Amino acid sequence: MSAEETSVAAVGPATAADVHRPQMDGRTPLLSVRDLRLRFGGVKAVDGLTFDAYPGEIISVIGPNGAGKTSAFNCITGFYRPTSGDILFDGESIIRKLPSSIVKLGMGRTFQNVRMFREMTVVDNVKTAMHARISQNVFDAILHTPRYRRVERQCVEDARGWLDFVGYSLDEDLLASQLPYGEQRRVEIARALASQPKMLLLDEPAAGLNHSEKQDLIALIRRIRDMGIGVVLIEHDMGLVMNISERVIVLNFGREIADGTPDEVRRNPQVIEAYLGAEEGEES
Ligand SMILES: Nc1ncnc2c1ncn2[C@@H]1O[C@H](COP(=O)(O)OP(=O)(O)OP(=O)(O)O)[C@@H](O)[C@H]1O
Repeated sequence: MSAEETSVAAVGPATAADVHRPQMDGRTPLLSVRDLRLRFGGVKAVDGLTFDAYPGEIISVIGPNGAGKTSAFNCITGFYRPTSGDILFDGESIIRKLPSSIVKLGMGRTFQNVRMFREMTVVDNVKTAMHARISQNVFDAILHTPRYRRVERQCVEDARGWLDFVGYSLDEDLLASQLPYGEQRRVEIARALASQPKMLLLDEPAAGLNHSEKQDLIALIRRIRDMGIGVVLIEHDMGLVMNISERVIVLNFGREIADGTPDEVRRNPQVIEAYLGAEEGEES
């Protein structure tokens, strides 16, 4: 059964009673994932995921390969429709919304494999995220009216601002396909930020980066958090995860086996077993 064929059922109670759930002193969560389930035929890709995420908080979602991390992200960002459960963003259920509508509500994301318009310039790639919000009148666009030119100038200026913010230092008129991998990653984050998200989901942002690029990424994620944006990242680099996260959620076979501070998660016997099990499996 494909994801599109799955249906939305009633919201069930939270599962995994042994999972530690931090409270944020009465603050309202920006994202609430409630007993989220996603099946692909017989495979339970996501099996009862429940968590809240807050503005200005960095959460990492970790777990062995195939644990359901990307499937969960795809449900949250509207690419997959969950089999059951609910996802509230800014108080509104988003499980039936299209990815483009979810972006407009303020959820930005990047992908495991960088997705850019390869034959467009860097600055134009970033501008595409703004056009989702700014609707230019078609006659203004055809006639290149002063209004159209003013809005376009503003978009270019804003795009440059975001490129500066992420530390992009090459020519902004290069084609995306001409960029080294690390710069593509930066530009992808600039584009996600240009949609003015309240929350940013990053799928393996450190994959393929060298040591110094990872240090830059850590600083950048902190700057994004400091702007009040909630950050949720999927990451396999444990050094980066433990360094940067306020909370870590651990998935195994679609189930949430831990939710706590990096220290709590590091000492959790179920987490240790899940990772040791994965390593043993890889060796055999
Ligand atoms: N489109 C799909 N069709 C069928 N099964 C899928 C699909 N996408 C994921 N799965 C299955 O769902 C499970 C969870 O996969 P998912 O990619 O979400 O895991 P992950 O934790 O993101 O893994 P990784 O760390 O390797 O990216 C796996 O068993 C996977 O084979």
